[in-house]
Parts: sequence; C-alpha cells; structure tokens
Amino acid sequence: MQNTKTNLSGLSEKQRQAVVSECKRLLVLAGAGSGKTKTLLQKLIYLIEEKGVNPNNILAITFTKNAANEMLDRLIISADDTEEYVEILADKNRTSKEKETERYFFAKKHKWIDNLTLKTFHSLCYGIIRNFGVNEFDNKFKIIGDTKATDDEFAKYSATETAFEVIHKIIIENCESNEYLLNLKRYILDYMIDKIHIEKDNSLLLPKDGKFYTTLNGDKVRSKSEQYIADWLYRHSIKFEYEPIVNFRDFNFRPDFFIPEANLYLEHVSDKSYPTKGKEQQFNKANKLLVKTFEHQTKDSALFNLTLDRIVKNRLPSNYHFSTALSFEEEFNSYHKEVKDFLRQTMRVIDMVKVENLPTKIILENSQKDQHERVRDFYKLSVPIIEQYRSYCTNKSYLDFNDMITRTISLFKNHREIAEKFREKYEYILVDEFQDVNNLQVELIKLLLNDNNQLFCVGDDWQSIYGFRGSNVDYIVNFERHFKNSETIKLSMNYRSSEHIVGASNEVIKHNKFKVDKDIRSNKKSSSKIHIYAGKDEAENINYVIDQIHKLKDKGYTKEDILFLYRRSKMFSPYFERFKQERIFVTGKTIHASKGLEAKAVFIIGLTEGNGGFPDIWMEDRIYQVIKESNHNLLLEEERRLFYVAITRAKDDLFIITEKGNESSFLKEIPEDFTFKTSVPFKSVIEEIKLCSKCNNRLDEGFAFCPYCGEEQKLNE
Ligand SMILES: Nc1ncnc2c1ncn2[C@@H]1O[C@H](COP(=O)(O)OP(=O)(O)OP(=O)(O)O)[C@@H](O)[C@H]1O
Repeated sequence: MQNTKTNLSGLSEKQRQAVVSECKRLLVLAGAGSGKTKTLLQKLIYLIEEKGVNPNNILAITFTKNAANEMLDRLIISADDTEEYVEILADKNRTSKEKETERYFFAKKHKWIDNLTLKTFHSLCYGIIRNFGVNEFDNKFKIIGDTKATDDEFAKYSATETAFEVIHKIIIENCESNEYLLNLKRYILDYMIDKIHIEKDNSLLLPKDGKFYTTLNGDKVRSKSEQYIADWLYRHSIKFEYEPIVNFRDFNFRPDFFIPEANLYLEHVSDKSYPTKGKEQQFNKANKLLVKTFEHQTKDSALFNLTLDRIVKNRLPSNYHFSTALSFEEEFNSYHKEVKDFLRQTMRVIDMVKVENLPTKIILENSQKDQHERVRDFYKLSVPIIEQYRSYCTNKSYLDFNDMITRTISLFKNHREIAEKFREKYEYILVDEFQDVNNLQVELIKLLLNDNNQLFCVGDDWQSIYGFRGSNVDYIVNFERHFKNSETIKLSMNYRSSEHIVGASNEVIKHNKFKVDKDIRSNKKSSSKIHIYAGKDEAENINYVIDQIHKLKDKGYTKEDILFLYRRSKMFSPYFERFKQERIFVTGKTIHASKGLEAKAVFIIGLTEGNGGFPDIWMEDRIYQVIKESNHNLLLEEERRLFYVAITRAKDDLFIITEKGNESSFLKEIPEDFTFKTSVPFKSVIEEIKLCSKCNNRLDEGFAFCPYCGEEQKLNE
C-alpha cells in the first residue's frame, strides 16, 4: 500500500474504537463537531492500510455529490505527498469544472482511491440499474427531474423534458374533457381563489376575504347555491346574466339570473331570502316568467340537476347546443399561477407516495374518507394525473431520483443472484449523515447486508433536518431496533466550538423529546459570550452587524472566517444589499446548506417569532397528511434541530440577531450565563403558542375551529 496516512494517534479513544471496531452493525452517534467525518475517513484508510481490505470491497455512501467530493478530496490530500492537490483546491482562479477534472486525474493516480466505491445513494443506484436493469426493465432509461440537469453527473442521461413539463402536459390533456376541466376550475376557484376551507356539519363557511363565491365563468355570486346554479348553466353552455336589473314600469329589482335564450328569470329562495310575493306579481303583470328554486332542493345535487334540467332545458330552443368544447387556455387564462400550484402539489404527492411506498388506489381511498371536501376533491383530480404520469414515464423509460432507488430495490428482490453479487462485493458499507436516511434508503441498505459484511454508520440525531423531505430520524434514534445485534459508540467531545457555544447548544436541544441523550462537551475555553442583539428594526440590526464585522476584521478575521446563516434566503437579502454598498464580503448560507461547515464567527439572523421567523413552523397542508401525518410538536423539534445545526457551526464567536419585542422563543432556551445581550433591555414577550385541544396542531389566533381536525376550541383557556 503506497502513500496513505493512517493516523490513529490523532484520534480520541472513542474515535479510535469506532475505527477499529469489528462489530457488524455499528452506529457512531456523535454530537456536532465531534469528528464524525474525520472518523469515517480514518476508518476507510485503516481498512485499506491496516486491514488490507481490497478497496473494491468498500462502499461509502454520502447524501450529496458535494459530500462525496469532499470525502474524495480529503482522501487524495492524505495520499498526495506533493501538496499539489491542496494548492489546486485552494486556487481561486480555477473553476469548479477544472477542479472536477483534477479530482478525476488525482484519484486515478492513486489506485486504492480509484477502486473505492464512493457514491451518493442515487449514483450508486444509477450504476446498478444501468448495468443490471435490463433484467427488470429497460436499462436505456433517461433521468427525469424537477429541473433540467445541465452540469451534474446525470446531465448526459437526462430526459429532454422535466417532470413539471410532463405533468403540465398531462393536465392539459385531461382538460380536453369538459368535466375534468370544470372540476379543476371549480377546485381552483373554491380553494385557491375564494379560499373556502373550513367545513363543519357540511355547511361551508363564507370565503375568508369577502361575501362572494366565484362561479366558473368568473362572476361573483352571494351564496354557494347561486354558485351551483351559475356553474350548472356554464357547464351546459347556457348564457345567463347574474342579477340583471329588471324594470317593469316603475318597479325596479334584481332577480338572481336571467337566461335570455329561454326568456326566463330564476330566483333562488334561501332561508335568508326576502319574500318574493311582490316580485312574482310584478312578473305576472309584465307577462314575464320567473321560476323559483329552493334551498332544500340543493341538498341532493343529482335531484337539483334534474330540477334545473326541467326548469331550464325545456324552455330552450330544441336545436340548442348544450355543450361546446372548452379550451384550457381560455378557462385558466387568469389562473396560471393557481394551476402551477396544483401541479406542484401533485408533484410533491408523487414524491411522497414513492418514499412512503403506498399504492395510489389506497391513497385515493383514504383521501375520500377525509372530512374536508378540499382534500377529497384534490385527490379526485390528482390521482388520475399521478397514474398517467407513471405510465408516461414507463413508456418513455424515464426514471426520477426516487425511482432509481425503488428500481434497484425491486431488482434486488426479484433477482437474488444480482443482490448476492453486491452483498459479496461490498464487505464494508459506510454511510455518512445517517440521520437523514429515508425508508427507501434503509430498505436498500438492508438488501446489501449479509452476515459477513460490516455496516458502519455515522450520524447525529440532533442534526436531522430533512424530515420535510421524507427522512426519518427514527432509524438513527432506534438504530438497534432496525439493525439487530448492533452497537453504538458515542462521540461526545466537540472539537470545534468553544464551551459557551457547546453549552448553549446542549441547553437548546434538551427541549426536544425525540432524541438520544448525549453528553457533549467542549475542549475549548470561550473568549467571549454569545452575543444576542435585538434592534428595534432591521436597519438597526444591519448597522450592528456591520459594526461587528469591522471589529472582527480588526482582530484579523478574513472573509472565510465569517459565516452568515438564516432560515430562509430572503432574510439575508437586505443584509446582502447593504454589504454590497459597503463593500463587505462574507459568505451567506441557508442553515440547510450549512451542514458540515464551520467558521470562526457565525451570525444567525432572523431569530424572530411568528410567520416567516425562526422557528418557522409550516404545518403540512392536510393534503399531504393523507400520505404522512405530521404534527406541530415534531415539526417544532425539527426547527430546533435546525437551530442547533446553526449554533454549532461557530468555532469562537456567535452572534444571534433578533428584533426587540418579537424575539424567537428559542432564545429563551439559551441560559443567561452564556449570553451577552445588547440593545435596549432585552425582554422576552413571547406568547404561549395555542395548540388544538384534540390534534395538537398549532392554531392561528382567533380560530374557533381547528383547521386540521375541525375540533371546536375553547378560546379563553
Ligand atoms: N480527535 C480530534 N482531535 C482534535 N481535533 C479534532 C479531532 N476530531 C475532530 N477534530 C476537529 O474537529 C472539527 C470537527 O470535525 P468534523 O468536521 O469531522 O466533525 P463532524 O462531527 O463531522 O461535524 P458536524 O457534524 O458538526 O458537521 C474539525 O476541525 C476537526 O479537525
């Protein structure tokens, strides 16, 4: 073995134990900054250098291409005595494409690195089905994604169309049927335009923002029943006027509808209608026809259709054309955005259904039991689209990212000899960031295991932040239940952050219930406390931040030493604009993108409470809950883990920026001893969050009924 650097002496005792452990199912459970990546790399090198394992027999899996590249870089650096590669990586004049090429050639130079299988879940599966997929289906498949791949590893094999484009096309095709088109339009008008969303005892509440319901032809009418009549007329291509002004001699009023071609006036009588007797007499006198419909008739829509048929159709000329083909373009002309929203919701469902491995038939059945009409209507419209999207992809041999994993799983299940080949090949399977695995990935890992190979997972349950994308923290929290005869080694020394930062992060995460307890310590004294700054507005916060950056620069900090983190990108925009004006250069990242990073000074901005703040609990729409339930408490725990990730990126200086009078509830979780609070007296005015008494979901203020389960709330409790 040439040119590698096993350096077990640079490891702590626990890290060393993990590296040399022979346990067949091992979890290295570690806190932030405790050297997980370092341990994993040393394990790789140790296996090859000390144990003489053939690199061909090692599989290391990461979640992102970046993480795989970083691991590769660290291996090349450890093998490259010339230091040339380090210089190439640090060279700012080289593009990432050029660095990619260098990476390729440097890896080739070191056979042991080149022979390792170091891949993301997707690229691993991609290779397997490209080579063996012919046994199960077409191995000349193309990859279909949310966006067109231009420069990633799959670009060459990408479909010319995106999933979005295909689904859009399918929706338009479905809209060639008037019935589908009008049902989709009805859905969009009710739930996206009128935003009707609470239904109790089958009575719909008025739209939130006004007294009107939108009909299929875009009119605003006053009641759901009037909307029904207007829609019925529209569906039958019968022209009508809503509330026309009628003037018989000196008698002025407005019946509900006028249908010119039948010379007929319609008046719908609801409980709230004014007496119509006077009106009727006037119509009689004027020799005009006024027919009434009644609220009770609307209870049964089939009967009501018949009633309308009888009243209206019989009075139309016998050669009347009741339906003309409607056009998608015309009908949705003003609702492009809403159609896209429906499309995106459908795409999300397609992904979730794959990760949760549920047949669409079951989803449709379950959805129709939901108490909310909106949810029932959504699935009636989207399930046909989902099914057609699937057949379309099958016909064209398109696979999306989840399909690559599911296809590999079914290949392994249906062709044991192929699975066996891989089980024998990979004697060691190393998985990084194990806290982020989803059901499909675990199923795949299990199919790669036999009694002889070793599964070596590293991860930190406190840093699991991809639940919203389907990852399931239970696999790491209950590792021993999912993998029999396993062992867990905990790494509890944080080598990155000073003691106040580690102390604060420990205190914050203590508020989570769903976790493994760890006792994380720091080996570094703090030179300063954590700064919490609460300006009276954003401008004041930005001034403070700029002032602090100058102070750090005076201390010798460079651009690379300062990292800005935020929950959502738009929080950073006003800062970024000012930095540009002041010619200040720093790196800004969303916390989700900051995994694995570290910097001497970290600023976390946007720590305000409520909508758009942090925590930003975005209760999953009920639509998705048909597939996977979520609840407020679990989402809050994930937000707290996100905060934990942010805090633990800092080595020495941590600045947390909030707003006076609107401080994030997370700030209360950091003990006073660790912090230094600036600005006008820092006072916490965080209100208690109101949760539904039945399902525990979070309620906005003033909700009389829970929008998720419909339970009536006692408001003053
Ligand atoms: N045994 C050790 N002695 C000294 N420093 C160490 C040791 N192990 C790790 N470190 C240092 O601690 C820092 C964090 O290590 P690493 O990035 O591997 O941690 P991690 O657990 O992957 O972090 P995170 O999960 O928070 O991203 C690095 O700067 C690394 O060099």
